[in-house]
Amino acid sequence: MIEVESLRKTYGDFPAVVGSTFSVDRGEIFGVVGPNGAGKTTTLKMIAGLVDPTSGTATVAGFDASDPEMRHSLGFLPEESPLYEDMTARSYLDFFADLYDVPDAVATERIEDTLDRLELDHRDRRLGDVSKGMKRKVAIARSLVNDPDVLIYDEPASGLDPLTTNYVLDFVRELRDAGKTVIFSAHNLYHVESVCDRVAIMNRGEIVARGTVPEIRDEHGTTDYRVFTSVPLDDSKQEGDRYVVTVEDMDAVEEVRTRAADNGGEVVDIRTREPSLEDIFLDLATNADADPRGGS
Ligand SMILES: Nc1ncnc2c1ncn2[C@@H]1O[C@H](COP(=O)(O)OP(=O)(O)OP(=O)(O)O)[C@@H](O)[C@H]1O
Repeated sequence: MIEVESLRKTYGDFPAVVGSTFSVDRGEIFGVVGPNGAGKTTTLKMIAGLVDPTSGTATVAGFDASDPEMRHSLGFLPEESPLYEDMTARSYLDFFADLYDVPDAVATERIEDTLDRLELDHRDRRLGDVSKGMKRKVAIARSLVNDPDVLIYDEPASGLDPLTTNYVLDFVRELRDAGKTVIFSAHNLYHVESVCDRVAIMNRGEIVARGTVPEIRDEHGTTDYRVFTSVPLDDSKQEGDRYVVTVEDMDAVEEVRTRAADNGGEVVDIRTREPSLEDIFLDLATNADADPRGGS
């Protein structure tokens, strides 16, 4: 549904995105994560046809990102989505439905239905007077007025309280279950891990890992072993009446066993701990090769 091939964007001499390649299947939620300045927004805007790539291609539902026809298949939610503060949610969404040539009767039903699903109250209150969470919901509703197959959401839950964040993430899942294809960017790796079918991790303009979370874990993660001992060791932490040392391989487990015995104790339990996406991300970001863009 989305095909991205060697996509690259250079601002002056500065390569903001250095050759991304990935595809997103129909009915999939694909997450793009990475630290500030990694190139997430630039990538999403190139797919949405809002930024021209320096080289490479992006296609959405078979249309090149630069093809005006593509906009019928696409709903884009920008990271910052200033709304017309004097309009109400209803009039604002009617206005956008008009821009997309949605027939009035269809628009009214679609807008009411979307606002119901988003549990948006105060539909006739000035947008300038509603909460940040409500504004975000209205912006999400705007992305759906043309009933697109593909949704590109830049930081959909940015700046929202935990309750509204969960609401928005659940809504993204509902969209996927209704057959939409969703690509979204986020800083919060837990959100991405809990919602996305597949993920691309970006760092300094390039994709450094890509796949399902278990695939990324297999390729880039290391399993930790938490070794519990009956006696304290130099590097152990107390947990209840036991002590724990975290190590990365079986040789190190044996070494802890020897040290415990030398101190008159023993190993009483060993547990494995799978790395979270956040652990892997921090590892990749910390151990990244020199910045391909030549700076920080
Ligand atoms: N119009 C522009 N002109 C010059 N540089 C730009 C422009 N847009 C983005 N950049 C630079 O390109 C890099 C990538 O920016 P981008 O906004 O894509 O990152 P991001 O991963 O979305 O970051 P954030 O998480 O902070 O939103 C940054 O260093 C940014 O300063």
